[in-house]
Amino acid sequence: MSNFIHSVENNQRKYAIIVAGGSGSRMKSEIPKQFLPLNGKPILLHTVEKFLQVADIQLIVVLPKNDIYYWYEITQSNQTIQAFSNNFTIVVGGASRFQSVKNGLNQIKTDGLVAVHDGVRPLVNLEIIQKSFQVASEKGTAVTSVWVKDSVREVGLDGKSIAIDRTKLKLIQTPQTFNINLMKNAFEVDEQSFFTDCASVLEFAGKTITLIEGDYENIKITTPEDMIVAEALLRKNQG
Ligand SMILES: Nc1ccn([C@@H]2O[C@H](COP(=O)(O)OP(=O)(O)OP(=O)(O)O)[C@@H](O)[C@H]2O)c(=O)n1
Ligand SMILES: C[C@](O)(CO)[C@H](O)COP(=O)(O)O
Repeated sequence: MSNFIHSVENNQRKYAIIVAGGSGSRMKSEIPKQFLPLNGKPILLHTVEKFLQVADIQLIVVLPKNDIYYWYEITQSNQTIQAFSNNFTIVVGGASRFQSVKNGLNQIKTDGLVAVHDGVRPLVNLEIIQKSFQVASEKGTAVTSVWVKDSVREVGLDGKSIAIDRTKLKLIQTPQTFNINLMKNAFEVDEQSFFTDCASVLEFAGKTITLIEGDYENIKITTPEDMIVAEALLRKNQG
C-alpha cells in the first residue's frame, strides 16, 4: 500500500472536492443534513477528517452560501481542521450537484488528480480513497461501486414489472476520482437531467469509466433511518 502512495505523491497533485452544497430535502431536518450530529460531531466533519488523512491533499469544501459562517463556527475549535487550514478552500455551491462540483473544479489551477466525494458519506475508508487515486493515476477514472445485493425489477409505464439480472448491476458510490484535465474538459458541457454523478458526465464526454470496489458501509446519508445505521457503523468502527 505504501508503495503506491509514494508513486502517486511523486507524480501528481491530489485534490478532493467534498460536495456539501445541498439542502438535504429528503432528510426533512431543520438544518441541512451535512451538519447533523453523528455521534456528537457534524457529518461533514467526519468526512473531511477522513480525507485529511491522505498525505499532501488539498481539500475544496463546497457549502451552501448561507452556511459558510456556520462552517467557520463549528470548525473554529476543531484542532484537526485548524492544523490543516492551509489545505482548505471553501466554495459556494450551485443549484445542483453538477453545478456544485463545477464550482469546486474551477478552483483547481493545476493538473493532477481530483476525488469528488459526497459530504454525506462519512463512513468512507482510507483504503478506498487511496485506491481511487491509484487507479485514476493509471486509468484516468476511478469510480467506487458495490454489487447489488437485492433482487431488482424494472417497472414499465403500464405498471408491469420484469426481473433484471442483478449480476450485471452495481450501485455507484463516491469517491469518484479523475485526471483533472479529463474532468475539466468533460464538465464543459450543458447540464443534462441524467447527470446524477460525475461518472455520468465523463461518460457523456466519451470517457471510459473504470470501476473500483467500494464498501457496503460507505452509505450516503439521505433519509432519517440512514442516521441510525451510520451511528451504529461509526460506533462499531471506533471500537
Ligand atoms: N446543489 C447541490 C446538491 C447536492 N450537493 C451535495 O451532493 C451530495 C449528494 O447529494 P444528496 O444526498 O442528494 O444531498 P441533497 O441534495 O442535500 O439532498 P436532497 O436531494 O434530499 O435534497 C450531498 O453531500 C450534497 O450536499 C451539493 O453539493 N450541491
Ligand atoms: C453521487 C452519488 O452519491 C452516487 O451514488 C449519487 O448519485 C448522488 O445522488 P443524489 O440524488 O444527489 O443523492
